[in-house]
Amino acid sequence: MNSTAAIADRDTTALAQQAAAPLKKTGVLLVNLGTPDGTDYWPMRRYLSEFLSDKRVIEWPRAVWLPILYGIVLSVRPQKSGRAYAEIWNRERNESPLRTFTRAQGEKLAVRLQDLANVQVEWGMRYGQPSIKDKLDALLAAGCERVLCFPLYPQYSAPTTATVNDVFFAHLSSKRFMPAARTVPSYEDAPVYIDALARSIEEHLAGLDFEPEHVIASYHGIPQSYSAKGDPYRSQCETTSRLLDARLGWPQGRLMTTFQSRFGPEEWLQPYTDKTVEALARQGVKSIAVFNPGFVVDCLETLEEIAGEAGEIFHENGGSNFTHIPCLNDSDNGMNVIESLVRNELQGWV
Ligand SMILES: C=CC1=C(C)c2cc3[nH]c(cc4nc(cc5[nH]c(cc1n2)c(C)c5CCC(=O)O)C(CCC(=O)O)=C4C)c(C)c3C=C
Ligand SMILES: [Fe+2]
Ligand SMILES: [Fe+2]
Repeated sequence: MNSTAAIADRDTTALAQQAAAPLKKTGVLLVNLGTPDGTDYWPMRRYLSEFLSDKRVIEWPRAVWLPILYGIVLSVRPQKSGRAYAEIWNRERNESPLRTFTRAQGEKLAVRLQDLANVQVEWGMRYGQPSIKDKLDALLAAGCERVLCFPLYPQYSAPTTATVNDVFFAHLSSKRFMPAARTVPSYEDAPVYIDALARSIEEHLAGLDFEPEHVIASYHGIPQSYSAKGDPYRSQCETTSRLLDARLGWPQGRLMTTFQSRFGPEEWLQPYTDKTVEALARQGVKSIAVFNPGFVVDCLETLEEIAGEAGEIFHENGGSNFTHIPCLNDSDNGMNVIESLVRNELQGWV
């Protein structure tokens, strides 16, 4: 046998062996931010205490922050946030919309991946239940030797993406038989995501009996100091808005970018959503739409803060028509994004 034929023969044998080997089981874990178990004081306090004691979320020195958190914030914030959650609570399931939508995404993804042998899908939360730890243990108990973790944030930031990955890898590091692990990166510029956003905006606007003069892309903010330290979040939000603007092909300035959900005394990314909505109404703008490209599902920050509060601000300051465009949630459009990104990251494993 000459050398070329020998190499071809060896390759064919390797491929045949690979095909004959049993396919390793692969787990996919979708992870969103988290949510309280109820709207009363104690469930709210438990959730906020876990969330706000995360060093990735509040970067202040512990000696300064923890006395403020336990002395002031956790004595007043649970009641205030509990009232806000009560306005949007899913009473049928007794849970927050964020959990309802994340569950639906997990269930629908499992159905969409049925053609892939030996893949199991789970969903979990960074704070509260179901925890990353429990869902990872479920995947390992089911025999997964490979796990893909998907932090459900289109734009990377340390207080969201990095803290999910921290907990994912920390739990893996406690295992003797550690599976192979991958994470889904940010996808602020993925064509499937930009296209899904554009379609959902176009469909929503087509169903209105008014034409918004401005459409605001409102992202969750982060403190400016986090950006200054190198967090790429702001520039990733700007990339999403720029690509979306190009895809929509609207006149310059119709699509605006703002940042919402300030917390604490620091300066956060600007322009602020509430101040922008107020200023537009005062300038005589009568009709606007707001959507939340950085949120994979509707939650407190989109339903209460935007659909509720921002709408009130607009009307109180002279605006007439306000509409909130829902997040992609578990719509076909939204599931196309999740499925496409997961299939891409599973290459070579399934
Ligand atoms: C310093 C505090 C916070 C940072 C930084 C922060 C970043 C950040 N958050 C999200 C997404 C969500 N945040 C949600 C709620 C929420 N966020 C903060 C504070 C910070 N977020 C608080 C205190 C709360 C709780 C609600 C309240 O008490 O007002 C949620 C909603 C959860 C739900 O159950 O509905 C989401 C989602 C992103 C994307 C982000 C940085 C980019
Ligand atoms: Fe937040
Ligand atoms: Fe908020």
